[in-house]
Amino acid sequence: MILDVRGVSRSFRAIGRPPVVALDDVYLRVPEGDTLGLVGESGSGKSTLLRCVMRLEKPDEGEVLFRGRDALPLRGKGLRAYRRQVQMVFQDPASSLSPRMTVEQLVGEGMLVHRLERSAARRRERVAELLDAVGIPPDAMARHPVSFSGGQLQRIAIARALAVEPSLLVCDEPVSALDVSVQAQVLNLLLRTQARTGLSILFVSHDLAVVKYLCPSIAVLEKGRIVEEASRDKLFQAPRAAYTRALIDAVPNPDPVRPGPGSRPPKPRPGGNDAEGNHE
Ligand SMILES: Nc1ncnc2c1ncn2[C@@H]1O[C@H](COP(=O)(O)OP(=O)(O)OP(=O)(O)O)[C@@H](O)[C@H]1O
Repeated sequence: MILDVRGVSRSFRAIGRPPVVALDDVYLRVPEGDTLGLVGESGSGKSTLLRCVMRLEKPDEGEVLFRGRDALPLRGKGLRAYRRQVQMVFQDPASSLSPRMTVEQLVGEGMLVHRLERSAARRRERVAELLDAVGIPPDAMARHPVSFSGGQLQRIAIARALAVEPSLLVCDEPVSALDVSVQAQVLNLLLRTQARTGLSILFVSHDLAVVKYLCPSIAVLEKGRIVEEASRDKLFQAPRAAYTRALIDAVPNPDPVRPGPGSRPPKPRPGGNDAEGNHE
């Protein structure tokens, strides 16, 4: 297991108010090279869980094991190594990428911070390779985020995360802010990257259609508790929890993003590539 969340609980307390239990004894496992989807409605605790995994929030109880070692007590060098190994992609790329930096700086920053590539020329080469891998032309390097579409920015954010060669990518609603026509392109990029690099992915979304497309295993979070965890096929064919059934019933039909488990990714629309500058 690359990630093994064990018994994580987190409550928020404010004076004069009853405590809010955001996470209640949560167990989750992401196998090496695999993808786990985590779904739940707004307020179910998804972001709190990711914040605990990313070490941005301290659970009241529980462990977050990364390759068998608890990441919560890590300090200094160990924490820096963890922060390189586990990268996050956020919902809104426009606010997660500094508008003042060029694409070259944004994608190359992690290599500098983690001292992976000291030569400026080699760093530039790597940035060009990473941009190529996510379908962004190399002449984008000198440009700033403002000159890109949402889908292109999310590709740049993914290139930035991949630049430090992480083992686990934690995705927090990475396509929710994108047009439906662009969502599949970003999801296909994640699938391709995983096939190429063996990356493990924890993918959080409130959108079951998106999770169904990407994730062979899915866990369902309701009010801070995991109410069901199953393979994609099992979850959609025979959901056990009433909450899962309600989420499935809420998925619009026909699904604009995903034809269904095991099916091929959607083909690009004729003439639809240029707007996002990709080659799917
Ligand atoms: N810093 C905080 N202080 C107080 N309550 C919080 C805090 N962070 C989260 N909560 C509460 O914890 C619960 C879970 O919130 P969380 O943001 O993790 O859910 P979510 O599933 O990610 O929702 P969304 O999709 O809307 O972001 C909610 O009731 C939220 O109001």
